[in-house]
Amino acid sequence: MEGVDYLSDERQKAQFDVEAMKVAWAGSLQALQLSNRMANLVANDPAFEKFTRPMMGRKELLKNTLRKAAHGWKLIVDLRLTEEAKWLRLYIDEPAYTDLHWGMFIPAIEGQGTEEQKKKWLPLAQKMQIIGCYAQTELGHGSNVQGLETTATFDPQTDEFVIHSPTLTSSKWWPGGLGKVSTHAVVYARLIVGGEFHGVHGFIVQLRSLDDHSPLAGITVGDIGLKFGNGAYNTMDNGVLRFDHVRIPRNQMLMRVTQVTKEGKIMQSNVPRQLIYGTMVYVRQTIVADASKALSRAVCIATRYSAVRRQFGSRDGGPETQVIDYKTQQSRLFPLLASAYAFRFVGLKSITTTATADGIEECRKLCGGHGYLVSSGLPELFAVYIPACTYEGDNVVLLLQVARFLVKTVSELGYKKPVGTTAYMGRVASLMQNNCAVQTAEGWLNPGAIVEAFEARAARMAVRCGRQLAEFENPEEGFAELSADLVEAAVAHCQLIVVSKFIEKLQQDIPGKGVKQTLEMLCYVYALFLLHKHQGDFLATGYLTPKQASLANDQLRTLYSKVRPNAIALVDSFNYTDHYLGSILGRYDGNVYPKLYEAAWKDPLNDSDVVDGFHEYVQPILKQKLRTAKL
Ligand SMILES: Cc1cc2nc3c(=O)[nH]c(=O)nc-3n(C[C@H](O)[C@H](O)[C@H](O)COP(=O)(O)OP(=O)(O)OC[C@H]3O[C@@H](n4cnc5c(N)ncnc54)[C@H](O)[C@@H]3O)c2cc1C
Repeated sequence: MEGVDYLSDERQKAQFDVEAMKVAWAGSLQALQLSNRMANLVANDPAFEKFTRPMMGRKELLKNTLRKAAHGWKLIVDLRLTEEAKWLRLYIDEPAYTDLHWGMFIPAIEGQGTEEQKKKWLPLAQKMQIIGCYAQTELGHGSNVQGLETTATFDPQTDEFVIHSPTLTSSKWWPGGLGKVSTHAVVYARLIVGGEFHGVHGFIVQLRSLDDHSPLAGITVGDIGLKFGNGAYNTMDNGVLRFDHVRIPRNQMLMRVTQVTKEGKIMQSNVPRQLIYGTMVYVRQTIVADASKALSRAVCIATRYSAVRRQFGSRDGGPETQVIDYKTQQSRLFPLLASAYAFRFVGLKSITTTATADGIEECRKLCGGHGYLVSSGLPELFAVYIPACTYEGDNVVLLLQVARFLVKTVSELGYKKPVGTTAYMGRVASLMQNNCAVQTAEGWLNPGAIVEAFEARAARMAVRCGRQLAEFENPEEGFAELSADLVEAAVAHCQLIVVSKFIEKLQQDIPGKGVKQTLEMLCYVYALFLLHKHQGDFLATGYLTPKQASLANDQLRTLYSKVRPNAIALVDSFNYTDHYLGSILGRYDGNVYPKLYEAAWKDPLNDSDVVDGFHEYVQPILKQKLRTAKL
């Protein structure tokens, strides 16, 4: 029945002010209002319909994406949207070339361009008179940026760079928006001046004609082909690109950090060199925000559906048990709900993206068979999200960088005071000596005890790696040999950061009845779930006794019971429209079964009762006259 809210009983159970939680989740009342306005604008515009996407062929799919992006841009211009434009693009919810144009091409110029370059290129890009992408990765190298092979050779005769792809493996491969749409790219290449290599730098290169969009001379460009899943990331034209001695003016090298003069001299400005990585950092921050968005969407779907779905447990012909009431369901779902909140307030690219990708898949399983239907919204969400573990830094490669920093910090402890995220290492002596003091399950509801447990685990794992490394004559060989343990130490450090930042966030004043208490409860769920999951680390480092680990698990069970009545209200607080969720299982009104039934009949296979191909391929089998009864 339309208009009935099948989840209203669940909504009555909430013990906190949902409207105030929406503000806490959005960050501010203004952010909530702006995002709400954009979400509804998209949801109510039929041009942004997305349910038919997984059934489209590639060409139709890409054309459809181009149409949506054009319609989105028209809205941005007509309604003079400024800050809200990013929300509009988010709620259109379709990976497109515009993500790279706004998310990487423009930030690369802003971060790495000189004032003059910014003055020339940014207005063109911001008015979309040119469309750009970010061309770093090649067929042969991604993580190892210093291994890129594309060359940019300075020619002082003409005051130009010659961009060239010397090998097959130097072909640019993966950049989003490159395949079919971009007119320009920031291309990363080896700078060669006077026959010498001077590092990898970014260059603005025009790829296609601004009149007829054909590739310019010397440029071979196309799409790299279908990717994982139906619809999903196939709305993006990830591309391949080769250069055959393409000439660009000298002033198209991004020169904020390193300059090449007319005479071929290399100059370094005193702008910090890290700037060159500024774009990556910016993008990683966005990716972390995306982790909480993607995980919260999956959790919203799985939580609402778990309240609708009933299996077993009927007594005297009464209703069966809601699957959300099973402890096993709670122990899988509620830590993900808590993680979505944790990642909203803090995050680190490597651990949040991995947890989110795994979490979306877990949500699919939590929805049983129906979770496997595309109309659950989960397969597409999973397919679109999982490459976040790879792009902008493979997670393992990033964790190895963290590990390198950790063992360096450990080796310098005697004479250098650690600061920032490793400040806790300054108390390494006490963290190595003192053990956990918790005596009861309630004793775990103590932020100090939790932070200290995570600090002790991280410090002890880093120190152990440091000691093992010291036994190797060649530190690099040692690092390679111990790299799997080093990654575990890095994960422990990153989890400590997320836990302690979440706790720090709760020191602030958070208005609204019960909002702060509810967030505290989620914070305990997040921390104690991690402690339970990784109890091997906590026990092996000797910080916890098995009894204390078991008390933490007892407390976790109690917390799940406290989360239960608030579960639906907690996912309502994400404030997602049904359009953005894109899931029949996650519908706000819980009206799942009639809508699933209706959707099945919309599948093109059901256009006719007798399927295409029946007469050619099935009927002859049915009508065959075999001589033998048995085969
Ligand atoms: C959907 C998608 C969109 C993308 N968009 C863009 C884009 O717009 N622009 C762009 O330039 N690029 C883009 N990329 C490319 C992306 O940035 C790279 O794929 C990514 O950086 C990983 O590099 P790789 O492919 O070389 O992986 P590899 O480094 O080859 O990884 C393969 C395996 O080797 C392991 N490994 C690598 N190095 C080490 C090491 N030192 N120690 C231990 N293990 C190691 C990794 O953990 C991984 O398991 C995109 C990729 C995808 C999937």
